[in-house]
Amino acid sequence: MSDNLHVNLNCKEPKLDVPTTHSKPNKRWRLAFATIYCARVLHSLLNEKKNGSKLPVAAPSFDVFNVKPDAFSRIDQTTLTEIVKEKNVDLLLEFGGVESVADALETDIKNGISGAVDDVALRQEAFGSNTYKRPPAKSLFHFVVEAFKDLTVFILLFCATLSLGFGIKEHGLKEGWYDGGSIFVAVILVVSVSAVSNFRQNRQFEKLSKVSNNIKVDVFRNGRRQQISIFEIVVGDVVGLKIGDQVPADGLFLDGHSLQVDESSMTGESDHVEVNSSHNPFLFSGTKVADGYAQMLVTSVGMNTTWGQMMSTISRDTNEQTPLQARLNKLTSSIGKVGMAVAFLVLVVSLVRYFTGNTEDENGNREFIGSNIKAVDMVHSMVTIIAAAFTILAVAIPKGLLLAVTLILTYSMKRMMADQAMVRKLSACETMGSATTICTGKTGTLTLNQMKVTKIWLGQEPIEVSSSISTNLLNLIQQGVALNTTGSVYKASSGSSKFEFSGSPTEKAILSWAVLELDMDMEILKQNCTILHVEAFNSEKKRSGVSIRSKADNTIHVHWKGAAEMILAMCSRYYDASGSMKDMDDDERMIFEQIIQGMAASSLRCIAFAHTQIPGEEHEIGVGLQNLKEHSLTLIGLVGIKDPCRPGVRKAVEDCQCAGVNVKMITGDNVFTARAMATECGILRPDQDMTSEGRR
Ligand SMILES: Nc1ncnc2c1ncn2[C@@H]1O[C@H](COP(=O)(O)OP(=O)(O)OP(=O)(O)O)[C@@H](O)[C@H]1O
Ligand SMILES: [Ca+2]
Repeated sequence: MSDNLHVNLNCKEPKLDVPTTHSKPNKRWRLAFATIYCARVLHSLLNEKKNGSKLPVAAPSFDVFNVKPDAFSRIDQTTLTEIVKEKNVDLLLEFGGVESVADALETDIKNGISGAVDDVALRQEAFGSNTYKRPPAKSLFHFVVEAFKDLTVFILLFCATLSLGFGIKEHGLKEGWYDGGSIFVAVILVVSVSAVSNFRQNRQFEKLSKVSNNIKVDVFRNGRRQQISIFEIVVGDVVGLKIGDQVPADGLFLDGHSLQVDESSMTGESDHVEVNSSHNPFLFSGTKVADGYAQMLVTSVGMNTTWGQMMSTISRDTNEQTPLQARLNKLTSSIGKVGMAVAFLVLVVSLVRYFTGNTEDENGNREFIGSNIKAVDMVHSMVTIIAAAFTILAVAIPKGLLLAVTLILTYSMKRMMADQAMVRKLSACETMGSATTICTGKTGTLTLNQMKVTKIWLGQEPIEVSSSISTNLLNLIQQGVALNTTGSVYKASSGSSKFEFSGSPTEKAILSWAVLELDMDMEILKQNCTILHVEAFNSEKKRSGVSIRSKADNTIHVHWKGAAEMILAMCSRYYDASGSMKDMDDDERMIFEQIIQGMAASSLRCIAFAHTQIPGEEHEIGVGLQNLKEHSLTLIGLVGIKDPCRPGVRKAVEDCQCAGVNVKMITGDNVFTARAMATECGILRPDQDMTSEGRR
């Protein structure tokens, strides 16, 4: 606390920088200020009395206080960490539960933190920011040392030294340095090129991992659901989690349904852990949401999380070799070994020839003449022989080959980066080069990911104007859309009628259709019902369901929404266009199937809504609480969602096919939608049949 208090003794100006609001901490500051001020006045009085002067009259001297309100005084990081990291339920209860923690962090459970700049800054100051300390980046010097640590470089250096020495000895300084010097130059060239290219590759990698780690996270700030960078998350934030998301920080479960978390990255356990408010409300950064959805309250960020501590100790080595480099290295060392053998053989043969007197000097005289030979001549001959052997060795090692490959790969990586293709590893370029098949997702990759409801069928009639929908159907659709969703709608309170939709593309499309065309008010619908049980969407079941209790008449309803063929199979009745319920016989089921196929064939994603009301007595025995009724439902209607093909996809697919690369599309969508889309993108020719393993 004392850090926040700056007493300026010299300032005579009557100025008080104490906040004037009367919140609890501020009151305390005012009290502290008054006490200190009184003490100082008394003290000065005492002093002046001692000095024999009169009592001071008017204009007392004020001191400047730069007092910050003491935020988050009710909880500190240690307590938060203790609760979450240790999974300490008792401590949490002692504190008063998740709500009390949120309260102490000045977070509104529904609307999140205010998100104002100073609020965020205050939180960052108090609890840190969500960034991890990384091991320091390696310097160029490190890579130079690494490059020198190569056996071939050592041998070359050795050869160069010997060659230089012998050369100078034999031919004098002026001409004798050529051989050795050129090997030195080659070594320096090799070392500097590989050090610089490794260094740059490493730096590139650091930069890229910064980009790819910067994932977007859904948070609620000031009641608005928005996407912010994971690094901007602060303690107190309310984060929205859905299936497939990575938990961005440590925290507590606030609200949600059937949340299952994959903690294998932390614990190694492959089983999914259920997270709920009663038994296990703890969420850890780095884990993944395997099922369900939830809102979490962030309690620790960055280095205060377990994940942060783990990350700071791991350094990734980027110097691994590509498969080609590894094979070339092997080849180089084999060649080197052969070179060494040959050099050794040459050395032995030359020595034998020399000592047996079979060699002659430039003048045709025998070089070795027994014990009469001059020592200088003999050393000279030895030097020539050894130098020849080392020259063979130096020449035999194909250092340039590796260098050339590294250079080519680095160059191709740079070119791919220029095309906005992220290359984390050199080996990826090589692997990409040998790819024969590309498997691509549909939504967002081949399509624009701008889904829009373009077709509506109620009963067996297409609906053109949504105003013609009968009231009871309209109510059911609105209920089904608003309550059975993981997306959300935000309307800016300040007059402008612009809505913001968030959630998965499919959810966004349905929500914006319901809000903009059916005048749905999500808030009111949510207030009128209590959600009893939720079955979250997953790609396997292709549907999501919810059971609700209407507050008006206490009736229980189950709503389902999902892939049309899945939902149709669960229905035994349907509402016709006028809103009256009818039984669905086999013929009518066929008609519905044809409607779905027809929509799919025009590359629409087909979503169906179904509903049933649970009679009171059934609900008494627990139907709709643990699992939702999933048969004998009534079909409400079908919507077709259009997601246009990305421009340029056809050309890209064509280019791939010309290069001999097979393109396959992977999607969870209806077979007919998939077929229509694939044909539109040029993956499938109109006359071509889909392979059976292509179906799911
Ligand atoms: N939020 C949702 N609620 C209900 N049903 C959905 C939802 N999202 C998708 N579906 C249905 O489930 C099916 C599978 O969706 P999913 O998102 O798993 O497909 P995918 O494998 O990701 O394929 P794609 O790449 O085309 O999106 C969709 O065809 C759609 O009919
Ligand atoms: Ca999808």
